[in-house]
Amino acid sequence: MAESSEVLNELYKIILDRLSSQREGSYTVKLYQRGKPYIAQKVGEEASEVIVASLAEGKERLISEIADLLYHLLVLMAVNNVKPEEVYEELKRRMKG
Ligand SMILES: N=c1c2ncn([C@@H]3O[C@H](COP(=O)(O)OP(=O)(O)OP(=O)(O)O)[C@@H](O)[C@H]3O)c2ncn1[C@@H]1O[C@H](COP(=O)(O)O)[C@@H](O)[C@H]1O
Repeated sequence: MAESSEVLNELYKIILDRLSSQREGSYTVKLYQRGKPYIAQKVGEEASEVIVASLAEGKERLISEIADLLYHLLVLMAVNNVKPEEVYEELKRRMKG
């Protein structure tokens, strides 16, 4: 099992693996088959669910919605060939000590 700090990288690798193997029954593959506009729409929906949970639902629900959003965001990154390291680099570049 990945260290906490490595979870997003690990999940991204699993997503890439699902996309290259086209594994049957994979939700990631189902998203991919529906196309980029659908994946982008899902990210929007999941972000809305995070907003609602943060304002009107408990912490447990909020954590679950954030996890859904992060997963869909990683799928969106994968289909657009954006690697987590590239996002980390951008965040580091902006980071003020
Ligand atoms: N982390 C996730 C993850 N988070 C959320 N989801 C799925 O995202 C969907 C969100 O629910 P929604 O109600 O919005 O969508 P839905 O009604 O199920 O489906 P839609 O038809 O609306 O797209 C659920 O089906 C969840 O199972 C995820 N599906 C997969 N993963 C991980 O991704 C990896 C690859 O999974 P597979 O591609 O399924 O093998 C594995 O490590 C999984 O654990």
